[in-house]
Amino acid sequence: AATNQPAIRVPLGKLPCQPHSADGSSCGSTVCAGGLSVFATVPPRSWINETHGPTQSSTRAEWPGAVGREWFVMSDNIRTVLLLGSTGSIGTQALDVIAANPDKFQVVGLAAGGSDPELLARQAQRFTVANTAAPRGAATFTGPDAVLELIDAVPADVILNGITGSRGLEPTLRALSTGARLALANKESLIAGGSLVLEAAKPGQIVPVDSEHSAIAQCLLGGRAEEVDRLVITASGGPFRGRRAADLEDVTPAAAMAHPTWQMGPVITINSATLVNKGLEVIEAHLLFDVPYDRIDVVVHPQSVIHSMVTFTDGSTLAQASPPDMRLPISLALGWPDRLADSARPVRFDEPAAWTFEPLDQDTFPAVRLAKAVGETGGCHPAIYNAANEEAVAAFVDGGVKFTSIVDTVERVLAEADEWRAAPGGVAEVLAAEDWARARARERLGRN
Ligand SMILES: NC(=O)C1=CN([C@@H]2O[C@H](COP(=O)(O)OP(=O)(O)OC[C@H]3O[C@@H](n4cnc5c(N)ncnc54)[C@H](OP(=O)(O)O)[C@@H]3O)[C@@H](O)[C@H]2O)C=CC1
Ligand SMILES: CC(=O)[C@@H](O)[C@H](O)COP(=O)(O)O
Ligand SMILES: [Mn+2]
Repeated sequence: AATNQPAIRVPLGKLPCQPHSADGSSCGSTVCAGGLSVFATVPPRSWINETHGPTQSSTRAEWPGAVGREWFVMSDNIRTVLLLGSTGSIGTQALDVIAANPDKFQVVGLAAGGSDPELLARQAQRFTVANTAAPRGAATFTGPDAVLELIDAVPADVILNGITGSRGLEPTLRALSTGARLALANKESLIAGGSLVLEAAKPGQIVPVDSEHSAIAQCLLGGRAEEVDRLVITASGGPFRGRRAADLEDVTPAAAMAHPTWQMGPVITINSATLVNKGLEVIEAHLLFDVPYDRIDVVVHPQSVIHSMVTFTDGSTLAQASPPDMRLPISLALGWPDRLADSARPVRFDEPAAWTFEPLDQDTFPAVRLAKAVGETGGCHPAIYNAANEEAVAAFVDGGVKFTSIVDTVERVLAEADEWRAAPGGVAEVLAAEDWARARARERLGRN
């Protein structure tokens, strides 16, 4: 009978029967969770009420946690999803996608930072998720390693990393080590980890969620790798498009948060205003698609409908277009390589519309030029670019630091970072470079 206990969900065929009786024998079932085996009919799901074990009688006693709980058996064509950053902009939109596709996805774990434990609990209840993680606040796994413990404890087909900031690096590496597909929104982990992340990933294991990289991945299906001439990354230009450097001295955090086309979390929104987001995306594109920096362009496209393009060697350019809505790249990353019907509203061609393109004003917004130089240098410089920026953004949002100081600070910290040019030998080295960059940035920002 149903109780107020969360349901237990078993991906059919994903849990091999383990020896679980006193004599070490196993029940031989196709689906077994340590002594409680389940027979199910598919497709696609059925509530089950039959349990058995080696003795056909004592199973419930062997695993008291199962008593009185509903069992939900999933067919093989349902993907299990571990969602990191579930309470944020990407996380909540991913849950929208999953809610609209209950026959395709099952959430098996949720992780958040702990600033809204009620929301995390509501999400767990709504999606009947038994395992949650948060560094602080109520969750199944808590403390500084909560997210890593969740990844270790709960197997999943897809892990979506929607955590913000380079604190997502260790979860990215741990997710890759499980063999799950990594749907990567947390671009900072790829930029900070660089070669470490690429070496940890099997071919095709990382599927981009970032709209531009999702667009590029889609366009790349139109030709062979050796036929790619240039990647063209579009930028909205942010809320200060068209302004000169002198006009940016006194802009407020509220003005920087007013993104013209996307509703996103605070850090990426400020990064869009400084164009640091585009700088990070150039490095992300280089790492994901192995195209040299001198063949990656940025063009300002204020409507955010063309999400990026690929120009091929024959002179053909393929573009991916859709109204700005992250549910499209999220659904593609979760379902990759399949498209999920009705993920988002398509572009309508019976309405008047203009798609425009203009060059980036690199003097007013030097963040992309700086990112390309940082990417060419490699080593820990991309991690330093990102970490110094995270500190400067926090200082700007807190008040007392000018908008223009954000990229100035990143540039100055990098100018002192010669000792960090070598490729990192391991995560500890990346974290040390980040600590160094954060300390130098805080000093420069008067935050020590
Ligand atoms: N939003 C968007 O449209 C896009 C976002 N991205 C990228 O996706 C990532 C997420 O962005 P966005 O959703 O906007 O950010 P948000 O700030 O909206 O959400 C961040 C999420 O991460 C969680 N989080 C923070 N710290 C931790 C931690 N230590 N452990 C576990 N979870 C944590 C937050 O929980 P809590 O609030 O409790 O701290 C929250 O759930 C970023 O890397 C961003 O660059 C990329 C493209 C588009
Ligand atoms: C939705 C998404 O992918 C963001 O990274 C977005 O691209 C930000 O907009 P900007 O083009 O202004 O940076
Ligand atoms: Mn993007």
